[in-house]
Amino acid sequence: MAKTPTVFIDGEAGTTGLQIRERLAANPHVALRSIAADRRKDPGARRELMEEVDLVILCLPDDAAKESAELAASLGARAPKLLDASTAHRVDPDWVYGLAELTPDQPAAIAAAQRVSNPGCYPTGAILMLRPLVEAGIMAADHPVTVNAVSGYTGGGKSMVAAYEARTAPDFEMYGLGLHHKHLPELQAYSLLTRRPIFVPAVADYAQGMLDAIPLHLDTLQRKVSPAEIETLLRERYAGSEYVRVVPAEGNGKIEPQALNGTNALEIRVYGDAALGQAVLVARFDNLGKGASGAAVQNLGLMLGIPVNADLPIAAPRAAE
Ligand SMILES: NC(=O)C1=CN([C@@H]2O[C@H](COP(=O)(O)OP(=O)(O)OC[C@H]3O[C@@H](n4cnc5c(N)ncnc54)[C@H](OP(=O)(O)O)[C@@H]3O)[C@@H](O)[C@H]2O)C=CC1
Ligand SMILES: CC(=O)N[C@@H](CCC(=O)OP(=O)(O)O)C(=O)O
Repeated sequence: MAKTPTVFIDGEAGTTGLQIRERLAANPHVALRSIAADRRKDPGARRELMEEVDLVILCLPDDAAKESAELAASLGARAPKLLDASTAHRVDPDWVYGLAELTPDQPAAIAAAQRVSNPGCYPTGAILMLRPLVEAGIMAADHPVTVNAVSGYTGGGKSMVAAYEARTAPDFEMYGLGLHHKHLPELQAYSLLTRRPIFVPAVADYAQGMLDAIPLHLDTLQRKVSPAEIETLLRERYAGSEYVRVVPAEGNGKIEPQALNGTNALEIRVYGDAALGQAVLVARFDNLGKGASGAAVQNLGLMLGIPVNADLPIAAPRAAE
């Protein structure tokens, strides 16, 4: 019988690491290896464990993730496969972008890669809505795109969770208004846009769940289409996808962000009015699911060639609208 692949989650006590652990704990096809808590930041101990395992998931701040990638590289031919949840390597040409639904070829590229970078939460939804429009020639590559988004506070990791739990953070806050949010490079690159999008994220007083919204004046598109035609294009693009689905835009023009929490699912809706020539594309997903740990487990399954459950074992989706 083939040996069960071994995995080390570097940063397993963090927000993303814990959720990956929870998704993998009951999986008989993978064996998790841990480091003693008091040695978890010791480069020597991390390097030793890296040498023993088949795959390392980096759930660390960017600088620590770069350090870990260097530790792994120093092992040469004994280096494990790497899956990085941080922002550090997402537009690095030596790493494969771990968004399996990016193109029909992307799952095979992820499966064959030695180093995969897990996408940022906000770009995940936005890229999946924008790229098919650019590829189809509906949206020009230099279209002036705006992405508005809202996240639950777990998106900010342990320090933001602590601030919200201590009630010292605002109930709602827009940010990124300096226009240099760290997700912009990957959002632009993998949407195939030549013009830098404007990205306006917000965070609110709820734990998890995300919405990405892209408003469109349809007469400014390269090819004139109705909201229904955009919906059809996206539906055909993701037909057969296990996790991404295009659903009718019902709900009186309202949508809340938490309905998919605990799952690796992502829903796309096209709101619009053909007579007005306007549309708003909306993606809903769990920032800790398809936006982070669910996507990481999906990628791990591809990289190790094993069956995985990318949802939490007991997903508890909230009632929707
Ligand atoms: N939260 C989210 O929704 C998403 C997060 N990410 C990314 O994933 C990565 C982890 O984020 P998140 O889980 O939210 O962050 P957290 O702050 O919740 O967790 C980070 C973990 O890394 C540990 N750590 C920090 N420095 C080191 C080091 N030098 N060596 C070993 N361990 C270290 C921390 O230890 P300690 O407990 O001592 O602080 C902590 O346990 C980040 O790069 C983040 O940007 C990606 C997608 C979504
Ligand atoms: C609410 C909040 O602060 N969210 C984080 C993004 C979380 C995330 O996805 O971080 P990665 O880039 O590592 O993927 C932020 O905007 O910086």
